[in-house]
Amino acid sequence: MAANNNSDPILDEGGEGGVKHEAVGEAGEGKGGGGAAATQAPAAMLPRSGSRPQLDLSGAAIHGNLEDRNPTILLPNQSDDISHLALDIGGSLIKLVYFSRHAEHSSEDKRKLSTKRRLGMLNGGRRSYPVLGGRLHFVKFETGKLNECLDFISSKQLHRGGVDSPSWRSGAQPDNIVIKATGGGAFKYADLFKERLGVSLEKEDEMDCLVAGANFLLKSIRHEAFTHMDGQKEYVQIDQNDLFPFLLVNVGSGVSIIKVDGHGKFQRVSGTNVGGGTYWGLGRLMTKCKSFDELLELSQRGDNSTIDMLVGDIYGGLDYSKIGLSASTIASSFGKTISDDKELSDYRPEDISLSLLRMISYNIGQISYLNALRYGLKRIFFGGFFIRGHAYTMDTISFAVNFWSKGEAKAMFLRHEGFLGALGAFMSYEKHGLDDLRIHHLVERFPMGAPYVGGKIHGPPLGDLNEKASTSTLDHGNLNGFISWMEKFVQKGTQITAPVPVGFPVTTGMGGFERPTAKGDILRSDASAALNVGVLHLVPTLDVFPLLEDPKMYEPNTIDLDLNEYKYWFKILSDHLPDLVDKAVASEGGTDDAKRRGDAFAHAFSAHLARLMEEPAAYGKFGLANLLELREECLREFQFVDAYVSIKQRENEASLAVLPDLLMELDSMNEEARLLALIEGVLAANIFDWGSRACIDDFDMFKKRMLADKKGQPYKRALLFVDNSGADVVLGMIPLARELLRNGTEVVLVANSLPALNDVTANELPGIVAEAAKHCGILRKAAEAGGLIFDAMAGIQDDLKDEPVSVPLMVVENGCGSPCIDFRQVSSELAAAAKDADLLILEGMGRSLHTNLNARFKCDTLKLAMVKNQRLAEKLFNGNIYDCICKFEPVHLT
Ligand SMILES: Nc1ncnc2c1ncn2[C@@H]1O[C@H](COP(=O)(O)OP(=O)(O)OP(=O)(O)O)[C@@H](O)[C@H]1O
Ligand SMILES: CC(C)(CO)[C@@H](O)C(=O)NCCC(=O)O
Ligand SMILES: [Mn+2]
Repeated sequence: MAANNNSDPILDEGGEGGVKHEAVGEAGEGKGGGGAAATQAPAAMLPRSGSRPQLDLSGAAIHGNLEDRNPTILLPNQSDDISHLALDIGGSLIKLVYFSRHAEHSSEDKRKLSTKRRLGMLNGGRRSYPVLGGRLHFVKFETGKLNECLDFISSKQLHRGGVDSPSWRSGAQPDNIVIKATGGGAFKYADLFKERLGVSLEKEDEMDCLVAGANFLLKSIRHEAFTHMDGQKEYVQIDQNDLFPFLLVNVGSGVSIIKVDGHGKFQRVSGTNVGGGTYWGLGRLMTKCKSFDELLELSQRGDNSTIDMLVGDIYGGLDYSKIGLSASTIASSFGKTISDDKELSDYRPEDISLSLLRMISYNIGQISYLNALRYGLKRIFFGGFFIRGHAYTMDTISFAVNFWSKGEAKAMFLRHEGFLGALGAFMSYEKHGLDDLRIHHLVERFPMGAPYVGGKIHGPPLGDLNEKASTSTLDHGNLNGFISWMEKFVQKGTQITAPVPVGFPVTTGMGGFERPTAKGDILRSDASAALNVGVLHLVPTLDVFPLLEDPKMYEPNTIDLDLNEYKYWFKILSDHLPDLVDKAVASEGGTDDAKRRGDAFAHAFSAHLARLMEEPAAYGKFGLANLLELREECLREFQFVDAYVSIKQRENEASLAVLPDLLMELDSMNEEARLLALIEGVLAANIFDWGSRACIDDFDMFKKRMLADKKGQPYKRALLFVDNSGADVVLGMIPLARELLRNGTEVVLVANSLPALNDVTANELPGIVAEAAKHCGILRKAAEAGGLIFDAMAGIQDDLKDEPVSVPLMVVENGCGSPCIDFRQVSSELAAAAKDADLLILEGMGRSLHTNLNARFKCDTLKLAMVKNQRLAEKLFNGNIYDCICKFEPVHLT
């Protein structure tokens, strides 16, 4: 088991059995064994998600017994008065945006608190963050089924600030709860809300809200807007300084057309009553469809030429090229039905639906273009649920805008299309703080429906609501308890993996395009289409890594995940899934419940993979880093806290057992030989034959710089980004850290905030270092001076001042729960620790190859990895599996 412990279970798919760390392979029962496990933080202390809400720590004090290992920490400045729910009640649909946070935060993790203190991050009594971290959920209901919406709100207690709010806990009925609401229904249904939920709706202007919502999304979500032409979706990078003016077209039941000049600066310049309600209403009458989706699905199998009068019908099959109209251009929507001696029932519902859809989409595109022309605007953003992420609808609108503007104006769509108004209403709460959030504070995740409100749901059972309501996160399914939700989910798995229609039109080049090419596809169900909009995690503690040379140009992913790459990763991840499920289930004791959750996880993750295979851009611009993180998040969603926990422990123990021998060997070498041995050790140790296999070998350059250290200029502070547990960290990175410490460099070990495969976490690392320090004076001295050992063994250091203290050895978390790292979103403690750093060491494939191979930093950087993947080796360096990367990028040379 320990033999393979330098390998990463997924990033090195070619590495089975090949990568061996001899020393560990021979390790038996170890002298140091057991220590790491013993000092590890208990599972309950592990943060459950990267988006774990950040608490206001100012004035934090320990409550109760100081001897207690887990004392409660009082957070006097932590406010509870956060806004939780906002509504947009439109003519067709009710949109809810609600905020949730976890309930289990009475105490802040000790390592974090003491690290924050050391880094001077608990500045006095000042509030650290303007906004509380949490999650924004997006849900919708049909306005005609308002009761289901009211049930949903009351079951989740959203109107009382959620199940963790004080008013709920105490069972008290606060008499004047006010909820922000917009849309016509805020007026129409105010009494009903009062009656049913006892809340007052505070009305916010609909146009204000639409604009506020759109501006927020365009400002704060990286891949919110996209173009859609000829079936191709392309995300648009919006330049914040060049956003205004634009035209916002909200296609709801009716259509509002708004010229937006800035935040809160806009004018509704037009509208049209031919909108989503028209399509759905006329369509229902003419086709007897029972739902909007059914109608839309029909259109995908339609042929509108049986209904529409085309130019060719009028011109005897010819184009009217003089004015640029091809024979296939619609001359008159529904025009053919006048000449025919036919009844409605003689027409195919499919054809009717497509004719209607084309008529209305094209008309909206054209009117929008005319308004853009009126004000000289080049960009038109389309929102509203009529769009419904439907390829053909978007292509038709884009076609109209492009055709009439002769390519001058651009139609763009928004991923949160229908939620603009509800988001805007949410933003209108005074204390939401959303304005202060920046792109790097937001992480979008795509859950399949596990409970979000912090475990159990209180409140009455909801009967068959599950089948009826249409929510964007599916998460009402858990209302009857976790297990019933789970079973439903597993049943639903097949539905969710159903194919997405492509259905894009083919342009004829002259004012017309053909009907959808894809026939017979099923429209992605509303619930699964909802996978397009994730849950928005607000993480105010995230920061841009300050040592990034150019954050604007930074792209974490080394290789673009195009369809080919996807196919490759799809297979790797699918093949690995059974093994991962086994490990995950075992990590939770192999109980029936764990098995059920394992099943559900496999379903959910497969559904994600299938969805992305069909449409790689479904979740925004997605890279490998996102894909790997999605898997970890998915595990967490099904409450697998740490699938590799026991494997990691065993590997740590085995490695710690041989550490003393390794250190002794290292100490017997001269400095130059030792440095080489150390770097080799990091690069998966002894199987590695230096020289013959290195494809990037800057070792000599690094050595020169390091040995120059001796002559009076050692690195001041090095950040070591560690990767796997076991040999990798114990016999690779820790000895390297020790060498740096020996030279007088401060060392910051940077580890994952949350488990990801067998990666070591920031919670586990102090325990491991403490164990290692038992065998080494250098480590012991440094760790004791930094309080690391104290943290690991005893508990929080209470007498530390709030000023930053220079300490030789620290562990900080990176803010990630994935094998890769995106330096645009790291923990604030890493950002703080980076301030004085002049050396970065990135280790392992995830952090230095799959991501960041090409990243540039403001200080010297060493990237170390063994390429445990034949395909990647070929692709990146024309090399071979087990080639090694030792890439040194001194800052003065760049
Ligand atoms: N599941 C659905 N049920 C009904 N309509 C849907 C559904 N999904 C998409 N639609 C389309 O979305 C339209 C409603 O969009 P949206 O929710 O943005 O508008 P609204 O707020 O209800 O209307 P308005 O703003 O005009 O009052 C419907 O008229 C229909 O065309
Ligand atoms: C009336 C609203 C604003 C309600 O959302 C919307 O349905 C709409 O913009 N309708 C179009 C009305 C018009 O301008 O002709
Ligand atoms: Mn509306």
